[in-house]
Amino acid sequence: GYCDRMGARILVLNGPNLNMLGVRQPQVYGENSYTDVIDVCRRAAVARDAEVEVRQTNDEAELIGWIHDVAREKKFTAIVINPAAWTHTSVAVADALVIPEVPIIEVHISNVHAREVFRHHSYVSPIAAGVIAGFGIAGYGYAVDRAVDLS
Ligand SMILES: O=C(O)[C@]1(O)C=C(c2cccc(Sc3ccccc3)c2)[C@@H](O)[C@H](O)C1
Repeated sequence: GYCDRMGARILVLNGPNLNMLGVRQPQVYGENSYTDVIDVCRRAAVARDAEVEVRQTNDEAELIGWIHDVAREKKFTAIVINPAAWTHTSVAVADALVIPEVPIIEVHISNVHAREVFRHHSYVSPIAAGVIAGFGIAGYGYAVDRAVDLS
């Protein structure tokens, strides 16, 4: 098995409307709630003896502020992000995510490539180490696990 990566601290960031997970469009995003997302992330971190912090915001400025803090403080060794709608709209979020020595892993609950055309482009993917999409909230667990390896 993988050794514990010394001091892996993963920040998981979630964009707009993800707090509403499970409440609407369960056919697309599944029945899981946002608290289930937190649970998946925590379990994955425990399995790798890593630390994880999970946040969600509907305010783009707040998200960018959190990302700046990572760049400034180097408190986290990797970022897992589900930018939700900002995936497809925000150059600002993608620009902020370019942080030396902090790998970015992009996660989508749904398979964005099997959905509306506007969801097929991501501003984040070009600056991400990798992208996980279409595996429901399990994708967060895969992402946290890989984030530890990249830490
Ligand atoms: O599949 C995803 O995880 C995704 O990142 C997530 C999204 C997402 C996230 C949360 C909610 C919604 S739609 C919605 C809005 C309000 C209430 C319930 C669902 C879409 C989409 O904007 C993205 O295109 C795809």
